[in-house]
Amino acid sequence: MKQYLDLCKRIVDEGQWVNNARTNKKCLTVINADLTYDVGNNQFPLVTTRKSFWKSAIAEILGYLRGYQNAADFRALGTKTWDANANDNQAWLNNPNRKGQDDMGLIYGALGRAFPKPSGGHVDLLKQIVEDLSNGIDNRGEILTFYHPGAFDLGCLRPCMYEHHFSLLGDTLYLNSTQRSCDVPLGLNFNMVQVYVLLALMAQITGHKPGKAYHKIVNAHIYEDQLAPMRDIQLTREPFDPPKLIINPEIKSLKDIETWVTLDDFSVEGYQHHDAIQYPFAV
Ligand SMILES: Nc1nc(=O)c2c([nH]1)NC[C@@H]1CN(c3ccc(C(=O)N[C@@H](CCC(=O)O)C(=O)O)cc3)CN21
Ligand SMILES: O=c1ccn([C@H]2C[C@H](O)[C@@H](COP(=O)(O)O)O2)c(=O)[nH]1
Repeated sequence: MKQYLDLCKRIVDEGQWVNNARTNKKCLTVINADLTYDVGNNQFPLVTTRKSFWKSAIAEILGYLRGYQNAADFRALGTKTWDANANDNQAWLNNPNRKGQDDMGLIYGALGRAFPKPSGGHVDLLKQIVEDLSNGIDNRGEILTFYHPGAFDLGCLRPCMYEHHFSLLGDTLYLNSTQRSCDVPLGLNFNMVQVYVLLALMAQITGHKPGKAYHKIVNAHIYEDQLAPMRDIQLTREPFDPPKLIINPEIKSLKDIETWVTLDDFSVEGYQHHDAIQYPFAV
């Protein structure tokens, strides 16, 4: 939580204004931030200086792992967070590759679970990584990437957290996640939870202990209409002690994640938080 608040403060104190053409909004921006989550010791990085809708964040990462590419599938899992990008962005609505209501196109897991090969066909990157790690193999390239410049015009948004690199040291699993662009008041609130849950789940289904997750952010920003609530409300609040995340131990395989896991398989213990803040969302 302290790392999150430090980054928010740094943006407010040292950020530079940058015009963003896609959203037509200005963003107060810093370059580079490195956050670390101690998954092995259950230091769940949930924001306490406002109410965090952590279930929504977990629904997003489950949808990515399943390769979903439709906002209706994300809603069925328990989050409406992709509705606006799928249905309200004019550039995407005008894109001839959009297949209709709720289509998000070729993004995140839709790419990572079926990454096109130059020679034809696809690779399921996640399945390969799970197989390797389950067999104790780290080939120094256990990389789940969602980044394909040739597919940018086929999806509603380029992936923000675009790469997750897993590493084994003995029986401990580590994760390095990279994010190119970060909406700190809204997106990061979710992304911290997602990096944490991704390592915890992957360790659980491949039979390893979770170690640390390292989260690299390149462009970290606060949109102009989010600045006042961040500076004048959220940053004036004292954080509470972090809660604990509990994951159903019956989740044992990638197939389990693909077939029966729901948000009921996750719970948070001891979550004390300040009141919700509704931050504006830039589509
Ligand atoms: N501008 C922008 N920021 C983002 O963080 C973002 C995007 N776009 N587009 C793609 C996804 C969608 N994400 C979202 C979208 C909405 C919320 C949101 O409205 N959160 C509210 C309520 C969530 C709920 O009730 O489930 C919040 O208070 O956190 C969060 C992340 C993260 N990503
Ligand atoms: O997981 C996510 C997904 C998206 N974001 C934010 C970061 C930016 O504010 C927008 C994406 O806009 P681009 O113009 O494509 O950079 O969404 C996030 O923080 N986390």
